[in-house]
Amino acid sequence: MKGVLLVNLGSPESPTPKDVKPYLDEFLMDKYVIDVPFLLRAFLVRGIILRKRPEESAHAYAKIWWEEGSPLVVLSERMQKKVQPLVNVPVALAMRYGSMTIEKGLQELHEKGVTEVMLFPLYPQYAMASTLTILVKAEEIRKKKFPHMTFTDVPAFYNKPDYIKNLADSIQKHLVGYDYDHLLFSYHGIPERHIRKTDVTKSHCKIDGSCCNTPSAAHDFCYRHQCYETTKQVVKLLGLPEDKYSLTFQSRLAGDKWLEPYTDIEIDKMPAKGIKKLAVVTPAFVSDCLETLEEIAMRAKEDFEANGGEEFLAIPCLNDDDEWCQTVGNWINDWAK
Ligand SMILES: C=CC1=C(C)c2cc3[nH]c(cc4nc(cc5[nH]c(cc1n2)c(C)c5CCC(=O)O)C(CCC(=O)O)=C4C)c(C)c3C=C
Ligand SMILES: [Fe+2]
Ligand SMILES: [Fe+2]
Repeated sequence: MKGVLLVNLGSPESPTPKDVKPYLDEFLMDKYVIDVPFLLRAFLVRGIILRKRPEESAHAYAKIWWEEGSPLVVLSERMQKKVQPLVNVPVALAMRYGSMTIEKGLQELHEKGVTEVMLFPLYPQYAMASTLTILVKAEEIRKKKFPHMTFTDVPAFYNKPDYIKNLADSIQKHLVGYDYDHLLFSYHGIPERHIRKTDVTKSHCKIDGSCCNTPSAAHDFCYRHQCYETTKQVVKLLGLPEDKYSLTFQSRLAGDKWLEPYTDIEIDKMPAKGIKKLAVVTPAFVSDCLETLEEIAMRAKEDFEANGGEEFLAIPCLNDDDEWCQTVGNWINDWAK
């Protein structure tokens, strides 16, 4: 019997330092996130980052937390609940970090008699720190606990026409009546090193002005290419001229060189360039989360206004948008038939 496991990132149990600390420890000690040898990773994460960050992150989480829980988790659950009636196979939801583990998700499917699993990372663009870590973790658990199961991995859907249409339609819907000067596509950043590591050709990704536009087998696993491609296809559907939009990367951690340009720096410069009414969309995330609700909708908005910006619109993620849930349902039905 077939079944689906949707997997998102996960959140702490509550917006308190006590719960944020173990969550960040699990997240940042993942070798696909901080990809350095174990001892150095433990020193960086436990010796440096986790000294202050749990307090700061808990404060940020507290600002966006809902009565039902973490927005990311609640919105992912709403999506799963909307998709389930659209398909004839069981659909479970798990998180890569935190208490809603991949193991529990597979167990739930196993108890329903599922042996063939569609493993569905909820990330439009492929990255080692998001997609790959889910696939590796799920495979580890499968081998140990559910060796009779088989997996079909859902590839990054950054350029799938129905996803692009859902995203473009959602952006358009949220822009109705908003006479914006500029639309910013802000994607979660990653260290440049991650792009080179996942370059299957080991020679293509130069992280320059041309590599991501030059056809290559590397692009199936190039986060940067996939962010540019999602943007390119969405702006084509929206009919936006070149000077009306741009692409940046947000949420960097100190230390490494991350993908540029940086969202916060570019937003600060916009009002001086005449951009007074800004809309920001965050297509690396399927569900709204800390990085969209706090970093963009609160902090980036404040910074934009402090630098002379007048109006700021944070466009919600696809979340449990009806058309998007139908698209996911269609992909599942195509696979399950
Ligand atoms: C697009 C998917 C994501 C990639 C790629 C990614 C890479 C990445 N993230 C960090 C560090 C942090 N990210 C944090 C939050 C966070 N990250 C994603 C998604 C991707 N991360 C999401 C959806 C969220 C929000 C989770 C939520 O509960 O709402 C955080 C925690 C918050 C904070 O303290 O700022 C950290 C830390 C790294 C280092 C990385 C790639 C190397
Ligand atoms: Fe992140
Ligand atoms: Fe590239």
